[in-house]
Amino acid sequence: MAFPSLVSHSHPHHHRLFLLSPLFYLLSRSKPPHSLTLSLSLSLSLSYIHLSISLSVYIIIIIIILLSFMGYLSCNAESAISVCDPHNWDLPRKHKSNNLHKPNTKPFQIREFSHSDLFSATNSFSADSFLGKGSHGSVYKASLDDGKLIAAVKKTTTTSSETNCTTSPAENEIEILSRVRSPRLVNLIGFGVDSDDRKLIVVEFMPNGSLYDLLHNSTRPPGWRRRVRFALQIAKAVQHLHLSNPPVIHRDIKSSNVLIDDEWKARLGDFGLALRGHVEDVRVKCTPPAGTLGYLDPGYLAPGDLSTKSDVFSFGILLLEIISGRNAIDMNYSPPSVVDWASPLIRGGDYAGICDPRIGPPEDAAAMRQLAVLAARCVRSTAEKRPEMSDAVDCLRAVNKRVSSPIWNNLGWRVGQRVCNSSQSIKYEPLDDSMEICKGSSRVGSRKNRKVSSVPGVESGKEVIVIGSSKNDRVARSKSVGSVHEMKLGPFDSNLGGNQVGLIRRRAGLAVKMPMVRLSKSRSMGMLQSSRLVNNNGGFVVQLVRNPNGGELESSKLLIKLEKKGPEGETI
Ligand SMILES: Nc1ncnc2c1ncn2[C@@H]1O[C@H](COP(=O)(O)OP(=O)(O)OP(=O)(O)O)[C@@H](O)[C@H]1O
Repeated sequence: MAFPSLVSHSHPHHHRLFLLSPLFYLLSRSKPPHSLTLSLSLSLSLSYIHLSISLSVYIIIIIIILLSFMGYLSCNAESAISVCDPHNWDLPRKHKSNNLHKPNTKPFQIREFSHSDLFSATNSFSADSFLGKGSHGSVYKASLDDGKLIAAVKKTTTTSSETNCTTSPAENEIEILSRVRSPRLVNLIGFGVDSDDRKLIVVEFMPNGSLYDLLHNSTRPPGWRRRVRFALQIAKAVQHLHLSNPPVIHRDIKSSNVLIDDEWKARLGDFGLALRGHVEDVRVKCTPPAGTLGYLDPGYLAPGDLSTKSDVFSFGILLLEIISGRNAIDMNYSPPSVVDWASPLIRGGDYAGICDPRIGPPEDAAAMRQLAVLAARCVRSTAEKRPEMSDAVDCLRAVNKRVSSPIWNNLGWRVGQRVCNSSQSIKYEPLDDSMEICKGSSRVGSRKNRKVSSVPGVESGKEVIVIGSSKNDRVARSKSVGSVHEMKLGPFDSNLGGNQVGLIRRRAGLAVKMPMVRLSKSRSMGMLQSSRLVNNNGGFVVQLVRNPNGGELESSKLLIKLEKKGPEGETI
C-alpha cells in the first residue's frame, strides 16, 4: 500500500504548500483583491485535511498490525492449534494472573438466619417459591430484608449424622463457600438450621435458571457468542477455584450446576461435593470419589487419583455439551456418551458435525476448531496431558474474541496470515493424540483398573463397579465416559439382595448388547455409608449404598462409596 507523501518526507505539509504555490499566485491575481488571504487559508485547510486523512490511515494500519501481533486476530487452523496447544501454554503468559488468587485464609462475613426468618422469606417453603430439586434437597426463592435481598435457600435433606461423614454436603458447601468468593460463583450469603437440625444454605439468587435448561429445555437455544461467553465464564470460575490457596476442586462441574445471573453471565454453584485442600492433605486423601455420571473423570477411581485435572475433564464434557447441545449421556444418540460420539468426528476434522444442529456451525471455522480441540484436550484419559484451567481460559478468551468481533477477524485474516505462517515452527501435538479418550479400553489392565475388584457372576473380560441397588428387574445400558462403558441393572452379588446397579468396564473387542432405556437428567453421586461392602478380595471396591430414606434406590439418586480393603477384608 502506498502513502508516498508521508513515507518519503519529514515535513509533508511544507512540501504540499510548495506544490500549491502556483495556485496561491493565481488566486492572488484574481479578483476580488483579498483573495490572497482566502487562497492561502483554502490551501492550508486542504493540506491539513490531506494530512489528517493520511495520519488516520496510518494509525489504523498500526493498530491492525499491533492487534494481529498480540494474537487478537489469529487467522487459520494452525493458529487455532498453536493458541490451544498445551506445549505453547508453558510460555511466559502462564499464571500471569496468579496474583489475583492470593492465599485467602480470612473467612467472609456470612450471615446466620433464624429458621423463622427463612420460613417467612420463602412463604413457608411454598410451591410458589420452589425453584428446583437436586440430589441434596430442594431450592426456594426467598425475599429477605423486607424484600431488599432476593436469595435462594437450599433446604437440604441430609445431616452429617445421617451421612456418617464428618461433614454433610450442606456443611461442606457452607465451609467452602465461606472461604472462596468470586463474581463467577454462586456466592454464599448465609445459612440457617431447621427444626430437624438440617442446614439451610442461603446463596445468591440466579434469576435466569441453569445452563442445563438453556441448552436442553429452551425453545430459543443460545447462539455461539453466548455459548462461548458462558464457556469462558465457567472456565474462569474453575480457574479461580484451582488457583485459590489451598485449591478447591469442585468435583461436580456440569450444566445443571451452572446458573445464569441477572446479567446473563454464567456462575458455578453447588459446592456440596467440593474439596478444599492440597492433594496430599488428609481430608482430600480420605474422601471417596464422587461426581456425576457422564462428567466423572474415568481415572478418578480412588481418593488418591483426585487432582484439579478431574475438574478439567468434567469441564471438557461440559464444553462438548455446550458445542453440541446434547446431554453428556443421551440414549437417543449412538454412541450415547458425548465423548464417544464427538471424538471420532473431531479426529476426522468434522467440526461442523459436533455443532448443535439447532444453530449450525459458527461463521468462523477457526473458532470452531479451537473450541473442539480444547474440549478434546480436556477429556484426554491421561490426566497429566489435560490442560490447566488457566490454559483453557486463555484459549477461550481467544475464541471469544473471534466470535465476538467477526469484522476484526476478517480484517485480520490477511494481515495476520503472514504472522501465523511465520509461526509454523511452533510444535504442537497431533490432533489424533488428543483423542486417546476414545480408546477407553486402553486403561484396562492398568494398575488403577486392577484396583477395581471383579464381581462374581460377570463374564471374564469385564469388571463391574456396583453403585446401587434397585428392586426392579430391568436392564439399562448407558455408555459412560472413559473406561466405564455400560451401566447395567441386575444381580451381580448375591450378598447384596435385590437388584444392583453396576458400571461395567469392557475389555477391547467385547461388545455387550443390552436393551436401551432413556436416562433422566444426571444427578450428583454423593457419599453415604452402607452396611456392607460389595466384596472383600482386597483392593478398592465401590460400595452399595441405599436410599437414606430406606426406600428403593432411584437411578437418579445413585450414591457411591469407595473404600480400600485390607488382606483380611477390613476397611482401611
Ligand atoms: N442460586 C439459585 N438461584 C436460582 N435457582 C437455583 C439456585 N440454585 C439452584 N437453583 C435451581 O434449583 C435446581 C436444583 O439445584 P441443585 O443445585 O440442588 O441441584 P442440581 O444441580 O439440579 O442437581 P444435583 O444436586 O444433582 O447437582 C437447579 O436446577 C436450579 O434450577
